[in-house]
Order: sequence, then structure tokens, then C-alpha cells
Amino acid sequence: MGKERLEQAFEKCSQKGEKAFIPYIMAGDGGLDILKQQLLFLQEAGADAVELGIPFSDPVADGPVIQEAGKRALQQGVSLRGILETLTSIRTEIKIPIILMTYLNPVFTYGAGQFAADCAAAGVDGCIIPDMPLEEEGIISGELKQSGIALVRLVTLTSPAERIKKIADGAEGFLYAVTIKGTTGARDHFEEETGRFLQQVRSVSNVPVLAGFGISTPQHVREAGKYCDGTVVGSKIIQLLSAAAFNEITDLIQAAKGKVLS
Ligand SMILES: O=P(O)(O)OC[C@@H](O)[C@@H](O)c1c[nH]c2ccccc12
Repeated sequence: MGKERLEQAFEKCSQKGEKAFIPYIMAGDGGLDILKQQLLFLQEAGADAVELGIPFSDPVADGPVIQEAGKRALQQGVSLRGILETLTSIRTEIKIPIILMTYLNPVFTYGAGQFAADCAAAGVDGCIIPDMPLEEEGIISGELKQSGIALVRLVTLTSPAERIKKIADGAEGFLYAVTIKGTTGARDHFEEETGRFLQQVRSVSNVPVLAGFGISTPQHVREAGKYCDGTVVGSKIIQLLSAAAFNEITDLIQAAKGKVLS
């Protein structure tokens, strides 16, 4: 449960000599009734964990694909409470770790203590809150710790080395290395600067380092995997899911496992 389930998932990857792959999906895009089916598909396709987005009206870090997915979910009346209730009812069938991605506002509205308690009851293992800087973590870190849930921190290409070190100290679960200056979405190629950045982050981190933002092809997944412990893919997964292009999702996952050479 919680942080340990996340640690075990990464441990399993490194024992097998594979890179971790974490798909991001927007909870409730397509309705909450299909969430279980989506999670089961990703689990069976080999995802090591899932990052589950909470739809929010003002998603400052999200690019167009994820914004639209969030809008669709909100139009369906999907709420944080509804998501946690759904997770609670399906959790025993999903074995892989679940990391919630939410902005601060929905957590505030819900209440930090209640949020952490309900996340734990729903089997949530980690949380990513991108608009909460290190200095503000006190808002929720105590509550999450008490519930055994990892608070996953982000480092960005523009963070100075000293700041990266500070963020890496005491990091939980994994470190999310944002490999684009901007919002989520696709990129063309994988720049050399990105590789250096990932290596630098990895050199100061005690937890696995995963690269995310703008990773959309098996090639990107393999490239990033040379410099860190795995990848997170969001926008591309959302597009492929809505196009029912399940084989392409499997290809992305297998690229992290080193089994496809396309
Ligand atoms: O969509 P991309 O470019 O593949 O990026 C990952 C991403 O979607 C997911 O991790 C995410 C969605 N919204 C976020 C906000 C902050 C940090 C991370 C995220």
C-alpha cells in the first residue's frame, strides 16, 4: 500500500533491467464508468503505475490535449469525490500503483486532511501537485505522510542545480523531471540538453527519476530511458485512447521494456 507499492514497482523494473513506464490519463474523460476498464487495459499492457489526472477548470501546466480531456470530464460532472469513490470500489482489481495529479485548489476545497484520508481509503499511492512549490508543501505533506502516500516532486529544466539538489533531498516515490520548458504536449525530437539535465537530476537523487512532458513516440521513450529510470506519457496516451489505438499504447510501453525495435 501507498509509498511502498510505488517503491516495489520501481524495484521490480530495475531487477528486470527495464525502464519504468507511467501513462497519464484524465479521470472521467469518457465517463467514470470506463475508468476501471482503462486502468485494467493499461495494467495488462505492462504499465508500471498510472498517473490519474483530476479534472480542474484552471490547469496551468497542461497543454491543449490534456485541457480538452479535463473539459470533457468536467462536462460529464466528474468530481474529485466521484473519482475517489470510483477508485475505492475498483481498487482491489488494479494491482499497479496509482498516482493522483491534481492542482492545489481542488485539494483545498476538499480539505487537506479529508483528501489524504480518502486517498488512502481509495488506494492512492502518490500525489503530484504541480502548483505547490517546495516551500508550501506543509499545506498537505503531514497529512499525506500520515496516510503513507508519497508526495512526488517535480524538477524542471530551468531549476538551478542547487534547487534541484534541495528538491531531490527527501524526495518520495520518484522525482518527476519535466523535460520541456512549457506545458504538456508533444515534441519533435529529444534534445541533447535534455539528456544532460536528466543525468544531472539522477546524480543527486535517491529515488528513481522519471522524465515527462513531450514524450510521445517509442523513440522518445528509448532515448529518455538512456538517461533516467523511466518515462511518463500523457497527451499521446490520451489521443491514442480516444482513437482506440491500443496497439500503439502497447508499443510505447514495450519501448520502455526494451522489447520493440520500431
Ligand atoms: O502530456 P505529456 O506532454 O506527455 O506530459 C505528461 C503529462 O501529461 C502528465 O504527467 C501531466 C499532466 N498534467 C500535468 C501537470 C503537471 C505535471 C505533469 C502533468
